[in-house]
Amino acid sequence: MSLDGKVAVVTGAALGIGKAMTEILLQNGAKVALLDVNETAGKSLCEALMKQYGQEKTLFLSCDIQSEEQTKAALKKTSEVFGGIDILCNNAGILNENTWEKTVSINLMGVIRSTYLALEHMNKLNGGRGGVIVNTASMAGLGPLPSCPVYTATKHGVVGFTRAMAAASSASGYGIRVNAVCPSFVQTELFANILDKLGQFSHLADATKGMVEKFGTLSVSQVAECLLELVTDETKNGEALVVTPQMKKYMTFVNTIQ
Ligand SMILES: NC(=O)C1=CN([C@@H]2O[C@H](COP(=O)(O)OP(=O)(O)OC[C@H]3O[C@@H](n4cnc5c(N)ncnc54)[C@H](O)[C@@H]3O)[C@@H](O)[C@H]2O)C=CC1
Ligand SMILES: CC/C=C\C[C@H](O)/C=C/C=C\C=C\C=C\C(=O)[C@@H](O)C/C=C\CCC(=O)O
Repeated sequence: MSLDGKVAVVTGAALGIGKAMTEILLQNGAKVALLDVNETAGKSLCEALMKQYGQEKTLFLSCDIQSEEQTKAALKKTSEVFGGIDILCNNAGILNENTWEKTVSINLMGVIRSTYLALEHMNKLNGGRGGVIVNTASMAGLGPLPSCPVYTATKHGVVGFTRAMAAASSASGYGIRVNAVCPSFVQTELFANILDKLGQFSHLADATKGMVEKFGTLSVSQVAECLLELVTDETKNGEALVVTPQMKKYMTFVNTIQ
């Protein structure tokens, strides 16, 4: 699928992985709406991108994906300004075992909310053009990160939601593919400030450091390359693309019912 003229929405676009996803989409010809709670970083990035890619290519919308009202309004605005939505990158996420309800609210409920609201614009059965949704999960969506049980639970939830939504979409004729990217550790703010966010599991910080030493760290652009693959390769639906500094591979799941 060519990205020329396609319209993308990236949540958590102001920093880190979302910023790199926004950049790769723009580089490949898409128009991108940047959604983020961080207005300062979001506006400043958007201004820089407008200078580089043109005023009409990008748009910043202040949006907390925990809010139905804000998310609905941001998607409506995107559709009005750019004329529809073809790509949704559900990327916004936090890691905080202290405020664990908020972690569930953003990482899992936020992904579900944004997906359902975006379907109203993308679903071919509602007059949309179809398209593709890519969820930023994590390797912690495939196996346990012991210092972060709630973060692990949310990312397993995102992988399960991705696979079930992909199957629901193809069985229903929505014309929308749904995939997930599952990176190991990535050099971002989320990763840098981890130690004071483990709460009652802070005694497991050394074990986490050991995992970081084992896996190494990815750059945000390595994750953005995976996004590009999942968006452009029309054979990919219901996939979880695992990426570490050493390898990139599609996860094989055992289907218990079929
Ligand atoms: N950094 C890492 O090691 C890894 C991160 N991930 C996932 O990648 C995604 C992006 O994380 P990073 O770029 O590392 O984090 P980051 O902290 O650098 O950036 C996250 C962005 O999301 C925004 N955000 C947070 N809550 C929001 C909300 N309620 N509504 C809208 N925007 C919100 C933040 O303002 C920020 O701009 C997350 O889902 C994270 O779980 C996955 C694997 C590894
Ligand atoms: C401290 C947390 C910082 C960032 C959070 C983030 O999302 C990073 C997670 C990074 C790694 C998690 C790794 C978990 C690995 C496992 O549980 C293993 O069981 C391997 C899982 C899948 C391997 C796929 C395969 O090679 O077949």
